[in-house]
Amino acid sequence: MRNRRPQGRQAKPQVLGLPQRFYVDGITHEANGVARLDGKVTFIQGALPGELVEARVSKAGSRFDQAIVTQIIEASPHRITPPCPHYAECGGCSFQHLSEPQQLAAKKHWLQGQLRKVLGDHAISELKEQGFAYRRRARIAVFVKDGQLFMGFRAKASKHIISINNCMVLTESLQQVFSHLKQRLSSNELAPCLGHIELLEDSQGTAVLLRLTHDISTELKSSWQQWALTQQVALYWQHPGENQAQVAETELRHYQLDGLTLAYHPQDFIQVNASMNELMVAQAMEWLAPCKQDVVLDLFCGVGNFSLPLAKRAKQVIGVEVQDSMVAAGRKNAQLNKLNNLSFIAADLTKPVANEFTQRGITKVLLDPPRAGAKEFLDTLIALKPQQILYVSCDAATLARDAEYLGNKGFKVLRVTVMDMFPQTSHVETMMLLEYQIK
Ligand SMILES: C[S@@+](CC[C@H](N)C(=O)[O-])C[C@H]1O[C@@H](n2cnc3c(N)ncnc32)[C@H](O)[C@@H]1O
Ligand code: SF4
Repeated sequence: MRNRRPQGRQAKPQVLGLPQRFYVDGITHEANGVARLDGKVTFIQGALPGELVEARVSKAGSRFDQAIVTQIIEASPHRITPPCPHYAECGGCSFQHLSEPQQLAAKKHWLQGQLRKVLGDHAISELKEQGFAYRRRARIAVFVKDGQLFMGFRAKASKHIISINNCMVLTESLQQVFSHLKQRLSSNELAPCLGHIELLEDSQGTAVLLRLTHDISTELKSSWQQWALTQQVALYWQHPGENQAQVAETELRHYQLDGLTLAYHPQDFIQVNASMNELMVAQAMEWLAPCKQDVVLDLFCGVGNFSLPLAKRAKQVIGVEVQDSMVAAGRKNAQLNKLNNLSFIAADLTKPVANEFTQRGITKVLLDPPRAGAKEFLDTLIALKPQQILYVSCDAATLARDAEYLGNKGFKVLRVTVMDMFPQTSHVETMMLLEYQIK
């Protein structure tokens, strides 16, 4: 079917609730179609670029409107039937109605827009893996209402939990664990005592963490231990009032990466897409190219996902992380892998840090901050005068802000990749290499 812009002007969407026709000429990273009218934008949930749709304005604002598709009049050739039966309601995914190559193309296009002030002539490359069965960890809400078990995720644009039977982005082993868990919980007295469950898979196999909202009897607990044994699933309990499950050092989890073994607590941050993580870390090593002369700072380092591979190659590496448990895991990982050129510092990088790095002759910096970015640390970073900075970002807007700031201080963009870390979802993960260039 041919996509064409309708003749004449589109009617101004002033009346909430009445379906109107829109020609869609763009898409946001959150998978909302973009239509423009008299300089005002309407974001249309469920619409794709090139489509002519009928949509109902659900929210009118002074700068933009929001609308929901009621009918697709001319469909995009890239529109596909969403594979997951829960897609229409589940808030976990937002791109399943768009073919996978186009999902990444849409994210890349959006990223280009975000980075336009710093990108110059650089093209954005892509790092891609499989589109489903990639998630090695997930948190699933559990509750019982009128005797019925609900297990699932938040609904789209709502706080309600929708019940699911399977989640296709989970690894295949976790999909099986989910199915067995749901079956057992639906006829078990444990379900009303649970807040949520966490599923995990790593090189040791699968694991389930049960977060209790109420204390339970020893008998009930043992029956679940027995279930876990027969299922060959590791089981962890987080009791009421505990911030984190109590896990003995011998029961820490492990994952393999770059020929290294990384230990972590089952609730520590780890990258959820194992195969993309391998590609990402390999590319980071290639781009930053640490060598035996380099002293590298790994900021927001978690349990050492980048720090350990860096330490294999560099003269010295210092990891910085705010969570004490992850700093401890990082130190353990350095020992476990016999990397005596790797140390960890516990510090909150949003607060002024005692400038303990300046004396160390830092040559390169890798940073992988949370969505908020790293703006509070940038002046300290600039004062360290590294030759290169590798920025891994999960939020393109804060990356653009931080890269512009660094650009004004002489750090120019050399390379950028969009990484398909979370296919089907709205998340955009980016890697950017910057280099200090003396004018
Ligand atoms: C996106 S994760 C990256 C972790 C690690 N680089 C990896 O690849 O597994 C961000 C990390 O930053 C840490 N973090 C968050 N806020 C922080 C802060 N203010 N100061 C230092 N670290 C922080 C988190 O605990 C988390 O481990
Ligand atoms: S998060 Fe899982 S259940 Fe929800 S739409 Fe995506 S694949 Fe389906």
